[in-house]
Amino acid sequence: MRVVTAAEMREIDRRATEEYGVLGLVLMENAGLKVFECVRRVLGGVDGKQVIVLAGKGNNGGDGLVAARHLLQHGARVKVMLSGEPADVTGDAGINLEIWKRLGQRLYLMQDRNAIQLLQLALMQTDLVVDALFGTGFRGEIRDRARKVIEAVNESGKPVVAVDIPSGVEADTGAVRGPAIQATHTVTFGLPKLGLVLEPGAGRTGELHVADISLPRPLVEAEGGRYLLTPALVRDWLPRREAEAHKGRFGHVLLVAGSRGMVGAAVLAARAAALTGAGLVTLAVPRSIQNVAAGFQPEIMTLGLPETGAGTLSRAAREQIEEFLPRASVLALGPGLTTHPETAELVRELLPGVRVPCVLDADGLNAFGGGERETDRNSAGTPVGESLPPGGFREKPDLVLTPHPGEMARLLGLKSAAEVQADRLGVAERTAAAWRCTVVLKGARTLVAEPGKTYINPTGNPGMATGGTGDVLTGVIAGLLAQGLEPGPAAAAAAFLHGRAGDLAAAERGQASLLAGNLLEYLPAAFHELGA
Ligand SMILES: NC(=O)C1=CN([C@@H]2O[C@H](COP(=O)(O)OP(=O)(O)OC[C@H]3O[C@@H](n4cnc5c(N)ncnc54)[C@H](O)[C@@H]3O)[C@@H](O)[C@H]2O)[C@H](O)CC1
Ligand SMILES: [K+]
Repeated sequence: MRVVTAAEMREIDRRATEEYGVLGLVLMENAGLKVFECVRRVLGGVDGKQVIVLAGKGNNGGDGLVAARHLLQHGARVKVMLSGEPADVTGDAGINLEIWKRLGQRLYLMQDRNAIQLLQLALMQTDLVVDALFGTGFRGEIRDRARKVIEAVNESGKPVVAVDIPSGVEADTGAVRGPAIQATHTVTFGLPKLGLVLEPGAGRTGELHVADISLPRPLVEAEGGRYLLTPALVRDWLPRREAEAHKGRFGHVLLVAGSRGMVGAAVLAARAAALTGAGLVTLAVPRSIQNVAAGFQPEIMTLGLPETGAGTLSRAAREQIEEFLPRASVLALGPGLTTHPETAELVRELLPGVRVPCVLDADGLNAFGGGERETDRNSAGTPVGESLPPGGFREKPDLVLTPHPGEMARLLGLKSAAEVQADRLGVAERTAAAWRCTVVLKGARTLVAEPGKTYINPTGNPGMATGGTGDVLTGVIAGLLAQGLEPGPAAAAAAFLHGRAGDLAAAERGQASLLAGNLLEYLPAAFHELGA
């Protein structure tokens, strides 16, 4: 499902009105009606129920006033509390305020002296709150009276239906810089806004409903930009197995990974690739751990390579890897390699010559982590990611990078992961565009950016923040690439399935005891849910 910024939504609105003649007042009426319908569903009917509608002075408040009118029409007792002066409510919202008044209904004003006490009393009796304070026009932080109002609503524990977006959440970033409504349901109009699917905004949204408000289909269904991953989208990408399929059809993953102290990383990634349906998997590791690595999964072939005194791959391993590569359809490079200088050198020497799709993870990425690149910052100190890609990345359209924020920061020469976290979407998109590769930026709401298109993954949970889960993801990506998926869809589908396996595992085991190995147990169920 496409996800938009506030500006993109405004443009859709503008074109709906100017090009198609769908009036703003009609859109607002539909929006308010959809909110009313959601409230009716949540309360199981509204007759005799008490509802508080918090209305801002913008169009979000206008939608709230329409909802208030429909609630009244169906027998609810409705209190509308307005933030700001009634005279400031203009345009379509002003028209709806006027209708509310002509219906003989009272208006409570947030700036009145005893407004907060009144609200607190009303909250005790109310069945539900409609939050129409701020919508896509909101930026920054909520202050003053509205701050107290939001705190009172959140403390009340009553169900809250947010109109378009919970107030206090920024539509473009999901940032929450001050108090913000904790909604139980959000009814958003036309298309979801980025702030509803990116953290921390996503956590404030509750159950998300996307309501049709008569925006013309060609405007809503336009291609490009950002997409929220859904089961339907991922299902369409997954390889189908025809009756006459043989193992050659599903590719051969060569995984170069592991070191004396990190056999598990290599094994987890290799098993994940096999469970994802790759026809063949060869795990190439330092010679001294080959036997141990081979013992975990009989279906996986192994290759023992020359190693350093520290038990990590040595530069001498290059020849054997290159000899093997013509048989491989995908190379996955990185899990458990360590940052040993000689092993890093091997990675840097190897990558430029690779002619198959490649997943670069963990220490494979760290091998390219450069020093500070000052040119990558704008005047505000924000990374802009317009650097040239590291040497080995050039001319590699089929390269998938899977950094967590720390690895991303090192790759870009930034000081800390926090700089990446402050603008996850921007960093992932600019890096993918500048380096012409696919970037999987891991973390809560993993982002998969390819040049011109980004996927946002809704699956997964904090239980997955544990060693080895990244290795599993690398294996799943490699397994899907081996079966012929394009890099963007392979990485996006992998992120979705990996997170889903984590959610299924957490549902049975809880989050604390979740181990990376459990993801392997639940991957089959995650695939199965999508008919694979
Ligand atoms: N197709 C649609 O999606 C439709 C959407 N509608 C609704 O309209 C709002 C957007 O309306 P807009 O008037 O542009 O903005 P808001 O209602 O969000 O009002 C913002 C209001 O608040 C002020 N403001 C901004 N930041 C702050 C702050 N930090 N502190 C205080 N005040 C702030 C700003 O200046 C504005 O005055 C959309 O969400 C939908 O709900 C249409 O009704 C139907 C079509
Ligand atoms: K709102």
